[in-house]
Amino acid sequence: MVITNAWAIARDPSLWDNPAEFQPERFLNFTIDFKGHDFQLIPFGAGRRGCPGITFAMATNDLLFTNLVHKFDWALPDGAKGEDLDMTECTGLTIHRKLHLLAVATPSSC
Ligand code: HEM
Repeated sequence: MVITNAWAIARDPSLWDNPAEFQPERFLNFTIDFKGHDFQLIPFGAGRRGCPGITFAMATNDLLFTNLVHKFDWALPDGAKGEDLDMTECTGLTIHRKLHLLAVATPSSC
């Protein structure tokens, strides 16, 4: 079995500026194809065994996340700041946070 190390690709400084920094704006006016044609960003894999659910996933992701951001104000519990988050990772088939992310959603007034 061959497993592509997408984690390492996503943190490769020869491909990304400041790869460890959360900069969602880096994806504005973005020309890289994330559907498996440009190997520097492959959230859905690539090639023959790439994710067949990509179209469905992108449509539902847009609906879900735009609604969550539009309808709620988000904060960390007890006034914590982003820099207080423990971002320790756990290994496994995929890499995920060791500690669950707790977020407080307050319905927004608009
Ligand atoms: C944000 C949502 C999703 C992400 C990030 C995602 C990501 C992936 C990735 C990385 C793979 C492995 C590709 C590879 O080995 O090259 C995969 C495979 C697969 N995905 Fe998704 N996926 C998502 C949603 C979905 C949805 C909504 C469906 C079905 C409705 C789906 C069905 C599948 C199936 C059946 C495979 C196995 C394909 C195969 O082995 O031939 N995925 N997905």
